[in-house]
Amino acid sequence: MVDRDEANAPLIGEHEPATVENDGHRISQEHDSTSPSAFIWALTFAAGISGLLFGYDTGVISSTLVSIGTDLGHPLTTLDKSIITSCTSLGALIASPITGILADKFGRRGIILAADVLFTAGALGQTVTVSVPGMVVGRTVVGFAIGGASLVVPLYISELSPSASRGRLVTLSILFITLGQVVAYFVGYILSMQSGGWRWMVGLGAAPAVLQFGLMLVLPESPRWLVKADKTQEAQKILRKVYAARVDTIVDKVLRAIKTEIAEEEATGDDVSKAVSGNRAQVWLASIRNGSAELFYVGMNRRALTIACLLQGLQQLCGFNSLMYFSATIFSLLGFYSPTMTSLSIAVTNFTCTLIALLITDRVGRRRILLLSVPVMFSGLVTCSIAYECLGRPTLGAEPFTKTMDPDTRSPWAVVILIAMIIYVCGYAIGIGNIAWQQSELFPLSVRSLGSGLATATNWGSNFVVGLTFLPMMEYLTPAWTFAVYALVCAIGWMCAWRIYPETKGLGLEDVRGLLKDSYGIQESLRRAKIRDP
Ligand SMILES: O[C@H]1[C@H](O)[C@@H](O)[C@H](O)[C@@H](O)[C@H]1O
Repeated sequence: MVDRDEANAPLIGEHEPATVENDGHRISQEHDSTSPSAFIWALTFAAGISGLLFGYDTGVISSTLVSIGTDLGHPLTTLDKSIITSCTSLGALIASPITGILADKFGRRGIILAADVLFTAGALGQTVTVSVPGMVVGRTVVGFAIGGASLVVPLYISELSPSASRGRLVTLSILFITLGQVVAYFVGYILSMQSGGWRWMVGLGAAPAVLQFGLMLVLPESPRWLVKADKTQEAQKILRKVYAARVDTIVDKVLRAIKTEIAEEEATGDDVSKAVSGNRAQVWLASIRNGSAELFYVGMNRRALTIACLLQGLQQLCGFNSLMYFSATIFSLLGFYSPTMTSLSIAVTNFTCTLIALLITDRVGRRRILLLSVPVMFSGLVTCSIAYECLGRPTLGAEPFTKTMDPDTRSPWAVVILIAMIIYVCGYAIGIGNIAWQQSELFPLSVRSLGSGLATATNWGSNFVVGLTFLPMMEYLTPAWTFAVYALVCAIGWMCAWRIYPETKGLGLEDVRGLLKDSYGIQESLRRAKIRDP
């Protein structure tokens, strides 16, 4: 237990922190400007390998599907292709909320290690399979790994990062995803020319997983999780490495802030181990029940969950991954000579703009970037929709969408569509593509992994829906209306984000909870952002 005087003392800050009134609640204003140490960079890179695997395994499927041929016993039917593609998202959807619970029990690092084992097993399983069901099992196992890693890696990084660079470091892990997708497109392009090359494509995913497993064995657990598990001394040692520069001032204050948060949670009566008698399993189950109740019935947690799910839903329902999975198909229908090379431009734009996001997220602020970038996506999608309409219904509407255009008579509107898609991808990658993954900063420690787990499940659920509905929408609703629907999603998402997403840039993890205590805290967050960056 932390004593009350200590709990009320000023918290983290290089300087004495300013405190601001928010409807009667004193909120500590953590403005920790420590830049990341070499240790935290190394750790982010090691953890980021999961992102590389996430990107590689989701990106490689498009080339794999076109190169399998009859190697799985018969030519793949459309149903085979849909199941092979979507079982990964389904696996991730199932794994993410479960991982949210397990990450509290076994720690963040344990989950990353377990995901590596699954990444390796899934990759090897796909490499040796000779049947469609075998492929589906392999891809589902990879899906479990992706679901677990996509939840726990941003959580792990954000719990270890100094607050001033937290956004940048989480974005770095997203950069790894987009890099994985670029690598997958390249590898796919090269290996699809070899017979049986697809086995190498899917098998290669095992190598980074083995490397990361080795690295994670020597890297530490999240200090916030350690404090909660009563391992304060270990947490202190890790924080010393994270804040290499000013050990005494900052480490003690960070530790105090974490303890304060845990103490406040205990004071509000959520310490179930005291309330429930019985064996460890019963206590654990009770703590999950209690955690869920706390997530849904405590106002600030419910608000955090609403924001996180909104951002994750918007990230996927805006249709971005339909380009990731099917851009080669789209560009071949539009009559481009080299559809795979053309679709590489989508992956490279995504990567490059995520790199820009890395440089600006902590400086400009998540809310501001999001509100500026969604209109860019909207304009790209509307242009795409209009261009498809101008391309002429006889080609894509009245006739089935599956009719390929002749490259020699390709319409100039096809180029307009490509440019509009690139504009859309720029807006996506700078904003919602990575901002949604900053989700864990919204939740207090007691519900952080559970809340992040549900938000991540929203991501994968929406991803699954988009993957499954894109081609039928293109065919039955027409391409123009399909892109118009995604534009509508962006417009609705923008309005919701404007109303409920506060600016969290530079705030300590323990401070965001104060912001959401009685409302979505938009005005308060903007006021505090102004104080930090006048
Ligand atoms: O943040 C990532 C990234 O933007 C990827 O490119 C995309 O495929 C994923 O779905 C998303 O979660």
